[in-house]
Amino acid sequence: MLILVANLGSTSFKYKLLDVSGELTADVRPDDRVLARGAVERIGDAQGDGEPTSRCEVTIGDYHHVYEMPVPDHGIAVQSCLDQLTDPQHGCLKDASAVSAIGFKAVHGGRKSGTFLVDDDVLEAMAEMNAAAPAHNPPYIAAMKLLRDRFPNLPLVAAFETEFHDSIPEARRVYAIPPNWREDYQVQKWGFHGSSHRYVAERAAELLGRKDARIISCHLGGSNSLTAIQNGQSVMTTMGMTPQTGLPQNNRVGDFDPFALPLLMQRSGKTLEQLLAELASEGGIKGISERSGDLRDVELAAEDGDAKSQLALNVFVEEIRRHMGGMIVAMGGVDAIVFTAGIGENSDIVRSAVCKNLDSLGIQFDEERNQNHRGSSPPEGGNPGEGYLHAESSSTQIWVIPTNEEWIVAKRTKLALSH
Ligand SMILES: Nc1ncnc2c1ncn2[C@@H]1O[C@H](COP(=O)(O)OP(=O)(O)O)[C@@H](O)[C@H]1O
Ligand SMILES: CC(=O)OP(=O)(O)O
Ligand SMILES: [Mg+2]
Repeated sequence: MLILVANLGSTSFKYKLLDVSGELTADVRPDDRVLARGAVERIGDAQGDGEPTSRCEVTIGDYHHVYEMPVPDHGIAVQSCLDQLTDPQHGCLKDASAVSAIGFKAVHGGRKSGTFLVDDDVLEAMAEMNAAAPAHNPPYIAAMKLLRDRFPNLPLVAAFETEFHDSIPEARRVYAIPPNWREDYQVQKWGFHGSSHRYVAERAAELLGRKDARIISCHLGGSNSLTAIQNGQSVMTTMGMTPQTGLPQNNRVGDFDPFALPLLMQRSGKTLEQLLAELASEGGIKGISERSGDLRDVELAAEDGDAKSQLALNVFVEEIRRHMGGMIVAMGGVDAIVFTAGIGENSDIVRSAVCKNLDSLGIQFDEERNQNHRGSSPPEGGNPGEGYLHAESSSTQIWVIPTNEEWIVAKRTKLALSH
């Protein structure tokens, strides 16, 4: 059984074609089930001099190709993925009917939190949340409609990011808002990045050799969120009603006081819609650095002495540490801190700053391991890119675990098809 997983991130498009045949027991290695994979980076990113381009990568069996293209939108990226998979020379599919379903790492379904076959009601539920997830829902809806038109007989499945957080206790998901807002308008902390945090929960349990560990999963990428995990379940997360909240995001604001808005309207003469659009595209790391939402650009500029870029990095790290502290108290301790996604897997600068001076909490970071992590081989039985960064004497383990959202979405898609 083949499932194509489409992962439309705020800054990227990634896909994997996965074979999910048979029973997916714990000894199945997800990497052994990948038939093809591809990624397009820096979607919607118009930084730098000259014509902006995206770096693209595709691997189909032994065929590996890296190339550049003018920055596409998500629709063009999805089309090019299908063209690659069905290419007569390098492709691995005769046509799309060889695939049992396309699974989407869909973001905000509001009243639909779970995994569903995409029908008009699911598309409507997503559209209802467009204002809450402006960087995520519209491209997913467009891609789903495009694929539904092109392959009317192919099941499309939406695995919503909120589902993993359904286990968060009420006292950590209720806002202190006026009566009825929650019941009548579904205003509550939903939480996102569920596939990534669920993958981290599963993989960390394997690497730690125990299922009851208290874990803080740090998903730091285009969008950023931390999740506290206990007994494999989400018990607290930083994103709230929308994926704009919690930590500063690439170009979206993070936590912010809503009462600044009426003042901003009076002082700037802008409408609420204009201000919200700015908060969701000109804020976050991009807003503070006044340079870019891509941390690679910000780290380079900070290294060259750019004060605003250094401030963006400092705010980002302070916010991560503030939330981490809350999670450690909420769980009564932490057995493992895990870094994942584009920043978590690649930025030794952020990992080091986040873990600084925590020895008194039993969190001892090994800076040398951190510096040497890239290019080092994983511990025995580990996947590429995995490794630990804690000192041998640390009571809390610190890991880098490359996320595998596509594996979680593929498993959930298979389950949804069987119902
Ligand atoms: N080598 C690197 N060093 C620092 N940050 C990186 C590096 N590579 C990628 N990133 C960051 O990761 C982000 C992409 O993360 P990713 O999780 O792939 O994104 P998405 O949110 O689009 O799914 C980039 O925007 C950039 O900020
Ligand atoms: C919320 C979400 O899914 O974010 P991203 O893919 O941009 O990291
Ligand atoms: Mg992502």
